[in-house]
Amino acid sequence: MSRLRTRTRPPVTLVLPALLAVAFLLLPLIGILGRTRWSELGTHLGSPGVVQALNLSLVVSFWALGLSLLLGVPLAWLLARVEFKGKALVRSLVLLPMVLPPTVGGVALLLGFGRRGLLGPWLEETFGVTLPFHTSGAVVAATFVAMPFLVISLEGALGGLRQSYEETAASLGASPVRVFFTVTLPMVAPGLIAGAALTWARALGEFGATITFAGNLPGTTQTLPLQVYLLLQDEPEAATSVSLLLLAIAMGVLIALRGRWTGPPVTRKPAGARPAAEEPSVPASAPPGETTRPAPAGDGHWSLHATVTGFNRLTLDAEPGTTIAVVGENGAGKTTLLRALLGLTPRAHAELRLGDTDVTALPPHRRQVAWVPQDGALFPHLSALANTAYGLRAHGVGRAEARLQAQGWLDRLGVGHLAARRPAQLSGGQAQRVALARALAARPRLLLLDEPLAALDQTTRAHVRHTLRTHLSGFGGVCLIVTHDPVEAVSLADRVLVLSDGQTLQDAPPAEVTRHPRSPWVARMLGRNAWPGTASAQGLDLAAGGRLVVAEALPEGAQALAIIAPEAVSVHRDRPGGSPRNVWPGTVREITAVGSRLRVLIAPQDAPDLVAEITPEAAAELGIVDGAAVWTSVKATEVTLVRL
Ligand SMILES: Nc1ncnc2c1ncn2[C@@H]1O[C@H](COP(=O)(O)OP(=O)(O)OP(=O)(O)O)[C@@H](O)[C@H]1O
Repeated sequence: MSRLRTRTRPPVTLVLPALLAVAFLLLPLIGILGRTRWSELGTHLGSPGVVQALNLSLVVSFWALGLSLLLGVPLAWLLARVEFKGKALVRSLVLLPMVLPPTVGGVALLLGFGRRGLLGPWLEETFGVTLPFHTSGAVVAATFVAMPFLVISLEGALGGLRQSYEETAASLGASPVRVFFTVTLPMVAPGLIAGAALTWARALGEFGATITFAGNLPGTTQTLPLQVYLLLQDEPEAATSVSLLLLAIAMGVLIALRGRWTGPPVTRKPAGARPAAEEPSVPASAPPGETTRPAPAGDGHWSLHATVTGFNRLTLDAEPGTTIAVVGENGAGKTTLLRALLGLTPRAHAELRLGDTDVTALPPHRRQVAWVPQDGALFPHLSALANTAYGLRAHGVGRAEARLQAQGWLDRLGVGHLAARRPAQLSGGQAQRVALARALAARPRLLLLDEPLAALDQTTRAHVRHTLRTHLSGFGGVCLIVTHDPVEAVSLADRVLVLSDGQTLQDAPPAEVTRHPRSPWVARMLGRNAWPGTASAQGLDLAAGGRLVVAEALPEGAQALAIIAPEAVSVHRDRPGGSPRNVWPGTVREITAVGSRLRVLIAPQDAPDLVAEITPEAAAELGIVDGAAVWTSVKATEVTLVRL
């Protein structure tokens, strides 16, 4: 990409000043290199004064780094993760030492922590500490100017980290502190390391605030930069040598970071989004029973009772072992419902009872509600085994035992041979299985799967669907699966919950929803033609225009949905004679293959668009191509009416 970008010739008006800028930055460095007396370098750097200052600089800079980590890491987390009033002000405060002249910083420190400053007398009385003219003062000055680098770098990294990792960890039972140390920190490690290196380098080079606040006492506060300043007056060559040392350290830090400071946060590709077809989802070597070995019965059975208010307004009851497919148009509130059950959103509130336990008041990590988000959110820094053991460890299971159980779950889901792999080395289907193993291993009482198969290709999807079905049948709690796939809804679920605008539109077994969908959207999702209309003496006056002759009689004026299966739509080259009463001429708009049959979208002249399903042979015979003129007919007896 970047090579391509540089191929076009950049304009001279931009290149020239840019080159000048580089020269401007480079020249002083060349000056140091050119003026260094290389033969005397060893003597200069080995002189007792310099060694003492170097030691002091190291002590001060590492203390400053430690303090910055201790205080700056929580501050960065707070700024990145918590909404609070005055956040912009706090952020400006963090940035201030970066733009403030260091001497002004020193004056401010004096007024804050100096002997006559706000806190100075108290520090002196309580701890007997006087910061100015003491090494601790140099540490405070260095921390003041250096900590912002850590906070900003880490806050940026935290901002780039998708929250689904942390939320999934909580759903597996990890407390916020555990999540921070086992998921958040390792995942932002590059940002943290970059920030720490810059912080250290800045502390090492600190001059202005230190000399103003802590003074210039050899061995106590006289760090290397202060020494350079002194040497410049008496021994300019020695000053050049020490400058070279500081320059080399600074360059070393920057080279080690190589753009991590300025580059975007390191985000790894979500495992679930990987193309799924790259590896067979069922390992050829796996024993035949491996993927179908059912899950153990678990430690119990938990029914679900939920009353949700807020964006979602519904009540949900389910017996242990029920799988419910949650469907609905985009924005219907499917994800919000799951997040409400997890206790993760203020947009909806769930009164939730699992078995006999009311978990409403519990935080997400204590609800025993496991969540598998759409991309699986496998922790990229942990192996498949460690990912699967995560929930068990969070629940206090010992390391060896957790790994043993985790391996058992991976085996059961047919991915045991991948235990040592990192998520980035798994295909989409494998990652989904590991994510499922991880959720089930945490022994949840409610399992929430958000489009678990969306990222997979058709073949892998069939395999994983099969695995899912097998393992859900052994699960003792209720499972909610958000899906946009009708096959998934019908084949996996005992019930289909249709949401519309946050409310239940229909909650019924799949067969019932297929036969009597209560909205055009559900019908279309299930592959049916669905036309809303008003009953009249002649049939159904369609909302989109036109009339449909039907066999069923409805009271005049009743609102109903006419459902027509695509197989019930006949396609002809010429106007058909005989019994069908619903006959329309139309144009073929689109042809798609569905398994061994073809779905043909036809736009009739005086009826809404219609989908017909025919065999490829029939299509060839009828000469059906895009744009072809055809006749369509539907028998009145093939129309099912659903009262709205
Ligand atoms: N954090 C938020 N703040 C404000 N509105 C939100 C937020 N998250 C979602 N919404 C809105 O709430 C409604 C429900 O969103 P939700 O994500 O639950 O829908 P969904 O059914 O899961 O949709 P999709 O199928 O697109 O994933 C939408 O109108 C959405 O715009």
